[in-house]
Amino acid sequence: MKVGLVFGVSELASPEAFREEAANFVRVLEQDFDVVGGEIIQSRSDFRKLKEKINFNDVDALVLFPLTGGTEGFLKEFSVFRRPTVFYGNPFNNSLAAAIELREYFRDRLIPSTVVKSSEELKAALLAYDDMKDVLDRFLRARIGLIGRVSPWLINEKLDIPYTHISLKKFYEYYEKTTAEEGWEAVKEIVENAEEIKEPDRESLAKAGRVYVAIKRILEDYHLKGFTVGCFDLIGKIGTTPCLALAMFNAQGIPAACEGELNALIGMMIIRKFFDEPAFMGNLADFDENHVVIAHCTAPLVSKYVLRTHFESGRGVGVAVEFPPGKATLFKIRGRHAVVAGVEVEGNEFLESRCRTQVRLKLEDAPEFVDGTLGNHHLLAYVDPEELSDLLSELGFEVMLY
Ligand SMILES: C[C@H](O)[C@@H](O)[C@@H](O)C(=O)CO
Repeated sequence: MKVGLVFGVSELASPEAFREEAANFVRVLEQDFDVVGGEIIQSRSDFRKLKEKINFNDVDALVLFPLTGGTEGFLKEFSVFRRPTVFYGNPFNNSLAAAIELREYFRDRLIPSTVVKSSEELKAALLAYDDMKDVLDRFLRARIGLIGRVSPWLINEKLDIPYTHISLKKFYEYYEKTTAEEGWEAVKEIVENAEEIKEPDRESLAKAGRVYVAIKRILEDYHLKGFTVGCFDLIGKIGTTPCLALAMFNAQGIPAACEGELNALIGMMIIRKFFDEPAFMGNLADFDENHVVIAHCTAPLVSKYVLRTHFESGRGVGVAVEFPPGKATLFKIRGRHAVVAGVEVEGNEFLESRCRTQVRLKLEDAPEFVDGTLGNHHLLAYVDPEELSDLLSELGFEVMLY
């Protein structure tokens, strides 16, 4: 197992005073692991120099040892590598205190991390990360993108994780290069297989297809494995929505979230990567004693569907998908917190005053769930709630299982 090791010493202290301790630590770690690094750093500029010298992207885990307090500001920079991280702390010179502060920073960025204070605990923590290597890599190394901006009503959307940003201007450049024929070709089969096409005409369907083609090219050019798009901003400019494109991508295995939401995208990525299933991202539209209804204008095309307009704007192409009955999981991720509930898909509703796909779920004590959940958008997937909750815990989320 390849381990990247770095020591931090405050600029107020002399690194010389710690050289011997650091060298001994390296020697002990080298007995069990292939160690790279081992340097003492004291500032952000030291971090930048070290980054040029050592590729921490290819280590299996990081060990960061703040030998003193006052080291958080530059050791936190190692979060950029998104490697499982063990913080070693001892009870002297505010070492442990700094380690605990650093762990919080990493966990907020969804990086599995832990604090240890003995070499036995360190070895055990590293071996545990090694055991989970495949699982963790699948989660930590995914390249995701945000097209446009996070929708302004997502007032709780704070998620400090790396993503590639594609401006709307860039998106429009791609869109302008597509043609109506290409757009139509892209959606032709989807149109043919629809139960009904309610409002959209051929021109509108071709336009929705052009959005699909433009995004597909963006995904290829930027090597993205999933994305979210600030969809409402498109309406004024090109008179359509990406609802149909997102429905198609999700059905094809590419996690695609709307409204620029990264939290939902992370959840969709997890469901796709670990269960090979799509997830439906919906608004909590209603609830009663034992039910909730979630609704949105895009949904993975998992079964029968009707093509409609997007509800709020009356433009573009939205989808009303009939979700098949069965056991499923309703969940929400917000930062490092997650709520998970086992539900039963009972059927669909068809109110005209709501987003087009409306799924009615049986959920025991629904008011309690609604009271305790973390905001509006939820994800629905046909997976086992306990399995999902165990996986989320393994990935470092704090899970509330209903
Ligand atoms: C509740 C939000 O403000 C919603 O309007 C949003 O999530 C949408 O679904 C918009 O289609």
